[in-house]
Amino acid sequence: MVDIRIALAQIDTCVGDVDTNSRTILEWSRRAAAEGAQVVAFPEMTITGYPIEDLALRASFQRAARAAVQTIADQLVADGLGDLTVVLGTVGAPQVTRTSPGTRPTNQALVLQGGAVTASYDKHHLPNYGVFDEFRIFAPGAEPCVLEIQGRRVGLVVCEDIWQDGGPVAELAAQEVDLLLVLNGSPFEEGKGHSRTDLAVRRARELRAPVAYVNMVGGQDDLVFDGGSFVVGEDGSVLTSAPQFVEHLLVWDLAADGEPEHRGPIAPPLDPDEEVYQAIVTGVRGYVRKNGFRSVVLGLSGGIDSALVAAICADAIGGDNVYGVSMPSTYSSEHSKDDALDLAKRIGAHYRVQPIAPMVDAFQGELDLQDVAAENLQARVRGMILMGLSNSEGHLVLATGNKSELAVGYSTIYGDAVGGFAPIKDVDKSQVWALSRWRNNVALDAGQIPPIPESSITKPPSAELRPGQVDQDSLPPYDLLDEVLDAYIEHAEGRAELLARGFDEEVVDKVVSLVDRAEWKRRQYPLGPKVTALAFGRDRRLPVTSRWREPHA
Ligand SMILES: Nc1ncnc2c1ncn2[C@@H]1O[C@H](COP(=O)(O)OP(=O)(O)OC[C@H]2O[C@@H]([n+]3cccc(C(=O)O)c3)[C@H](O)[C@@H]2O)[C@@H](O)[C@H]1O
Ligand SMILES: Nc1ncnc2c1ncn2[C@@H]1O[C@H](COP(=O)(O)OP(=O)(O)OP(=O)(O)O)[C@@H](O)[C@H]1O
Ligand SMILES: NC(=O)CC[C@H](N)C(=O)O
Repeated sequence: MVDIRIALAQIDTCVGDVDTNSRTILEWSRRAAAEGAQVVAFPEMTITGYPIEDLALRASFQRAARAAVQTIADQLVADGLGDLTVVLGTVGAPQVTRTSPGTRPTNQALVLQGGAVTASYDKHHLPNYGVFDEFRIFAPGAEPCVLEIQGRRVGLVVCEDIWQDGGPVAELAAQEVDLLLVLNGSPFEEGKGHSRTDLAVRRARELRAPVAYVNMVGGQDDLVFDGGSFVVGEDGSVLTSAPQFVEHLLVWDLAADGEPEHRGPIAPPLDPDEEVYQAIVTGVRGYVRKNGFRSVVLGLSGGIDSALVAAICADAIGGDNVYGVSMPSTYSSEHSKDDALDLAKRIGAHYRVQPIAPMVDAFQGELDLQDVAAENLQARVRGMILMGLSNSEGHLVLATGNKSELAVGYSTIYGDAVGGFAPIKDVDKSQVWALSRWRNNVALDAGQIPPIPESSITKPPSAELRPGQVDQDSLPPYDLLDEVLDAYIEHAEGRAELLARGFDEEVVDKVVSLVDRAEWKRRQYPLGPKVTALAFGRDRRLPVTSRWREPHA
């Protein structure tokens, strides 16, 4: 028996773009063959993109995916790749079962060999927690799948199947496989790479065989897929791994029976700040490109949030595609305007100044708004300007709110909350500073000019909606606020537990009340990349109309 060369194709697909995804599969199959691979494996739902949500239920979509399978199989043979085993993911046929009246298809892995489908596997475990809703759209599979490739037995499963004990992996353990191949659509969250490898190690030990894990890469709405494909050996060590956030072909040889396992290159792990930063860059790039935009526009206030968003965008799509607008009011400080211009120069962004006072005055001449209403008017005039520029020049408008602000509703709805995408909505204010410092340090280490002006990092945060206003007039200091938010939101602790931790009662009551009252505002906030274990949106679903309040003991 000889080695079998396996290529894990960590590619970026686009939901619904069956034709382009099919071409990408063919292109990477050719690459794999050129590397001498006998098997190439693609991520979960490669033909359709992932996650497809209710597109799965459309008969026309199911037909298009089915037709693509045969087109790919035929083209592989036409290209002289009939001997290559291609393993990919797609949407399977609708199932008529007791719980499924025939509209729910399966989440399927297919094996193409010699111009035909020679095996198929339907995902057993359908994740239905966090961001996932797969029970709604898929019917579960029931049969395990073992491929015979050059006399070796390769078990095939899909993503969630390895996250659950029992099921197909347990069945395969009784069937003596030589390798487990796992096709994945595993969204990024900070530190998740370790959970994936730990899990794969457990499965490798159960099966007494290596596990090859191929994950997708790229942005899809609020999800970021980081790739990071890998192979772990029977002994639990990582044998080879791919870098995160880039397309990559990871080539590895399954050793002949009884021979020691082969090792390949290991991608160096990313620093935790770098991992989150790159995830957001990937999310922004994916959203911009896949939705047909070439450029973005945002208000540059001289503050840290808009500066970090602009720096991320310059890294994602190039500074020349970033349009910054300074929109000073009568309350804007000189340093805000200077810092905004400085930032734009550092990242090579387009920059213009559009004072808002004449427009605010025109409104006030008619309405004479007072207090918060007058403050919010300024943010709304800015929102109107950005949407106007988007309509006339075609840029995607970015909202710059961070997770701490979203949590407590500290933004003006239809004002600074306008936009199509919100890059840092899952990054709390403490991490906004950390990511900014990390990005500047990377530039300094490389002998480059740091993108973010130092004063934007060090100045006290201010909305500048009235003279001398700072965020801390209305909110606890951000380090304290972020701790309380983490306990109340991420860890779902109640009022009593927050007080038991030693937080001040007044702070707890204020924060809890602000968070509870802002659900409606969060529901209307633009999409943005999930980078934490619990992002607002699909991870945390609460009623908007709710009279539940944390009990006072
Ligand atoms: N449950 C509910 N369902 C639907 N709508 C609801 C609602 N509750 C209130 N509303 C509506 O919301 C309105 C109040 O919300 P909104 O107009 O946003 O205004 P509001 O939340 O009262 O004020 C905005 C706050 O954000 C601060 N801010 C603004 C801009 C930027 C920044 C920053 O630092 O980044 C901070 C500002 O200083 C102020 O404290 C109400 O007038 C009502 O129309
Ligand atoms: N003078 C301004 N010129 C341009 N845009 C502004 C201006 N003021 C506010 N904005 C926009 O509104 C967003 C909310 O800004 P604001 O200054 O009120 O709060 P912030 O949370 O401190 O944000 P930042 O740190 O970016 O200043 C900003 O990020 C920016 O996009
Ligand atoms: N696509 C899936 O089945 C993903 C679910 C899995 N728990 C993950 O996040 O990796």
